[in-house]
Amino acid sequence: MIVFDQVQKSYQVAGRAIPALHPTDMTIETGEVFGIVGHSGAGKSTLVRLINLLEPPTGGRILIDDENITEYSPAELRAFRRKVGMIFQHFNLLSSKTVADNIAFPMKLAGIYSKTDIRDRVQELLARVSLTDHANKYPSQLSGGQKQRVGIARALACRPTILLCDEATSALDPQTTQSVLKLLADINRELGLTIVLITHEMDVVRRVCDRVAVMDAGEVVEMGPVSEVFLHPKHPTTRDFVFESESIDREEMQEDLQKAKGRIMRLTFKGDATYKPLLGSVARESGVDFSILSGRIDHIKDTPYGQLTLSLVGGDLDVAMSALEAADVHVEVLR
Ligand SMILES: Nc1ncnc2c1ncn2[C@@H]1O[C@H](COP(=O)(O)OP(=O)(O)OP(=O)(O)O)[C@@H](O)[C@H]1O
Repeated sequence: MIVFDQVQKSYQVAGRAIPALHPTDMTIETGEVFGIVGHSGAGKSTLVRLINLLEPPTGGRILIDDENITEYSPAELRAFRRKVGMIFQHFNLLSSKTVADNIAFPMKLAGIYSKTDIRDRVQELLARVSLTDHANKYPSQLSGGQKQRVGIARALACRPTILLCDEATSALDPQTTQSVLKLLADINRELGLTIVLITHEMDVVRRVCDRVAVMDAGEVVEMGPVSEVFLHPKHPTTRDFVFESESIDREEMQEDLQKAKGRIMRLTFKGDATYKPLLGSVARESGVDFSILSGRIDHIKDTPYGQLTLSLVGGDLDVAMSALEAADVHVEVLR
């Protein structure tokens, strides 16, 4: 478990302290995929670099599995860093080394593994990231997705318990992004590794994360399970991210809603409720007529969800709302 207790970070710029992370409390559970989403400059990289003390905090305590890592001696810190792998947006591979040597590099650097250990581990990792046939190639001979797979294998070399991903898919096309995210999800499930993933795309969070923190100007402004934050965003920054990921133009949506008659409601279906044929029976029971203004069905990690915006006219609205809520549908009155 990673615990931030009033952790803060300022950078010294020309003799002045510029705050990048305001005092923050946060807990990341062991084995979860935790997303950190925010615009450029929000403080995401700072926050994640505090977890492996690439940046020392200017205040507060960072506890990992109940140990205060800010009090570690240099030797303890070196051992700790082997337990934290990291992957980067631009892969950061060594261009003069082969794929196999890139993966072996952190193990050689640690100086505690035998040659046989390193060779066996590299073979195992090459298979894990489906690059066995590319072991002797150089990074320049690989696609972006393959380079990131090397980055992932290298990050796993010393069997870390935490994997930090700094915009790991931002340089990749959508299809490659999907395959890299699937690989990360498999690794999380099979190895029980804690993954902390920075991104500026809510869609990445929706696909793989269990919980998410939304950052804005050095502060965590919203935090919770992805289904909660994604389906019921509260802070304006979170709403912006969700609308952006769903390609919704807010002004256009407002115009559309103004043209609609009656009450306007947004229904959110989750899990089994997503596939129930509810609307017809609710309309019959309550006498309410409805028209669909917008709708989508998708997944949050492995859970299906649906969202429908409806205009409702006539009948008994209270009966309709009670019937929907009884069927586990979240009802939000927009007008
Ligand atoms: N080494 C540094 N020295 C001085 N200021 C820094 C340093 N690193 C980051 N900052 C500042 O701290 C703030 C947060 O930066 P950070 O890189 O953590 O944000 P971010 O959300 O990761 O942004 P991006 O997505 O662009 O990487 C920014 O205002 C940035 O200019």
